[in-house]
Amino acid sequence: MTDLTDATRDASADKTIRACLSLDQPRSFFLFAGAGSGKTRSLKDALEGLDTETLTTLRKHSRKIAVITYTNAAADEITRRVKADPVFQVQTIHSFAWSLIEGRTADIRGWLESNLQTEIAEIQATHAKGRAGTDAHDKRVKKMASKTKRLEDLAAIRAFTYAAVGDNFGRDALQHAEVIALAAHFLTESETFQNIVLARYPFILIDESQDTMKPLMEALLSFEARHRGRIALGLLGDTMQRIYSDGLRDLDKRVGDFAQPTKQMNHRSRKRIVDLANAIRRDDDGRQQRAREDKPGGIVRVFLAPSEGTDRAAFEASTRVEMARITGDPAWQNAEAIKTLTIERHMAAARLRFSELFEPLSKPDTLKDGFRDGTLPAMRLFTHRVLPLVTAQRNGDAFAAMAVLRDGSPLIDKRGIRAGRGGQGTGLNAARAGVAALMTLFKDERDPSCAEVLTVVAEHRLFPIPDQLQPCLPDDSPAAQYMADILAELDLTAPLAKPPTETTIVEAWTQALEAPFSQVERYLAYVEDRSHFGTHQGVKGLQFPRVMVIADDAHTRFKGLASYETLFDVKGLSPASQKKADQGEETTIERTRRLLYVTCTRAEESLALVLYSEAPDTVRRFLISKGWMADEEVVMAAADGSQQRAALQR
Ligand SMILES: Nc1ncnc2c1ncn2[C@@H]1O[C@H](COP(=O)(O)OP(=O)(O)OP(=O)(O)O)[C@@H](O)[C@H]1O
Repeated sequence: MTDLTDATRDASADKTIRACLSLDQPRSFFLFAGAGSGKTRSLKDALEGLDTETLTTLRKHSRKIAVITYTNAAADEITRRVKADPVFQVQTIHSFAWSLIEGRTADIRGWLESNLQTEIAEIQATHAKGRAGTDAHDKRVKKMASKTKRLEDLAAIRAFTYAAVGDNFGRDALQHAEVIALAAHFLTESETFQNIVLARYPFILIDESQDTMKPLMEALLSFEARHRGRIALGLLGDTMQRIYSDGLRDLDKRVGDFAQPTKQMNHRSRKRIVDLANAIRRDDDGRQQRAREDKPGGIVRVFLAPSEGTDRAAFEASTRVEMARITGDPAWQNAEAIKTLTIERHMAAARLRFSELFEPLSKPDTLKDGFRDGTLPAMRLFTHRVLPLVTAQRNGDAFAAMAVLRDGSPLIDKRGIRAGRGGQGTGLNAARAGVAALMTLFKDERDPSCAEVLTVVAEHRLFPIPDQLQPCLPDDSPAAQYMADILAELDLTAPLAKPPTETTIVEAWTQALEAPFSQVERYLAYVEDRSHFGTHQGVKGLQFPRVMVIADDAHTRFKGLASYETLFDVKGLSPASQKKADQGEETTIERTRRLLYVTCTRAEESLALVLYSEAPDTVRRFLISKGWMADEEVVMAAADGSQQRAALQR
């Protein structure tokens, strides 16, 4: 028998996967293993390791390997690993679903028609029973009207549109959930569709499959069962890391006929962190991992503070100092070198100081997705036009400033340049004057409001003003009028043809525009993932040397998401949740435990859990009695800032 080392202990899993990916005898597999066990690495290795013969055969028959990742960043990383070879179709589940259904206009129309009819009938039934004069009543009326309008418009749609990232506006647009439901529907109901998918993909591999939307996962499983032996469905993931309720809860029980390779190692984290992960998991499925011998040690600390009266910023700063002392790693003193995880974005926004921008724009349904992922067109005026221009000016980089203007300003429009010297000169002079006026706002370290910036941009026609922001300019302002004329002349937009912007959106923007412009930069860093903050949900698959997890129920708005107080025994389950638990349904305890598992297992070297609680002593007792923490690993702080340092040094 060969000696097993940490590096080779789980090698048989990769061997099994390799055997499954055979064109002659494809076999489905299910690789479920803990955090940091190298699932994503196995996926990449499996793709890279495919033999030339297989790849040549695939190319010859225009077949592809579908690789589905959870995020665009993960898709980019895998695409890089396979050197962008087009035989690998690497994308997120939404893009994949859309690639399956795109162009099937008649079928989509048919599905939408019957779906809308059902939805309208359901709302009508509720409506008939409901009371008039309530909010819910008015909402139902609005919903029925908009669904009926959509139904009427269906016949005129020539092609449906969809963008996997951001919001989908307009009559022809499909929503994210619809694209998933449509793909699931065709995959289950249409034999022709199934045959097309079979012909196109011999292997469909899904990373983080515990969070793949239920309807599509159900459809893929039944599709696989029906065509077993003709396709390999490869699922990689970890039920303990399911963080959305969308995922199929009992996925591990649905794959009895799949090959099921296993892994024991955690290659990511030091031993102390692996031990904590094992302890957290003990009350769930009990699966345990082994740390690498070359990764001993590691540091974990819990910092407990009362939720009421604690100055979060001061407390978190003091925990960083303390972590630097305990770990001997000075980088803990530098907030930028730590990944700080909060459960909701608004907590990160508050800590990164862009709440004035964040709060209003993250509320309206039609804005929030685009705002949160950085694709909202009106926001991009600030992030992708004004900000780079201001930055270039501040750096004295005339070349960069010109590039921004050339890219987006109607003053330096290509047409203007083509118009000859006169036109170009005039445009350039106007642009210079506009930039000068803009920079005056920032004189003497001033931090103007976004509204001030917008006014100058509009007045000087520096950039087109997106539709959503038009109502925020005073109606009678010459700037608004001039802008409209210019844009119409340039045919850049047709403002009158567009429906008026909803009042909620105008209100949100009016409020957000009061934010200081400096918040735009911090917002951008956050949405582009360049900040040192992340959400519990957003860091799946990632890893960082130092992690700080913040648990703060008192500041968590969506109470259904998680409750650390319930997990740590400070609060009991509500009677309704208890009833659900008795019926075998998932409770907030399991949900929170899984989130905690995901966040803690992102840490490679050291981990600080910052917990705000109504009853810190109870939390402490819980952590110690469960064996999650040793006595000396729990640091209690007093609410009074003056005592904090003393408490921390105890
Ligand atoms: N066999 C191995 N030998 C050495 N390092 C490995 C091995 N497998 C994985 N790693 C490393 O361990 C880390 C975690 O791997 P990976 O991200 O693939 O794990 P994962 O199971 O997908 O994690 P998670 O479920 O937590 O997202 C990475 O840094 C990876 O390079």
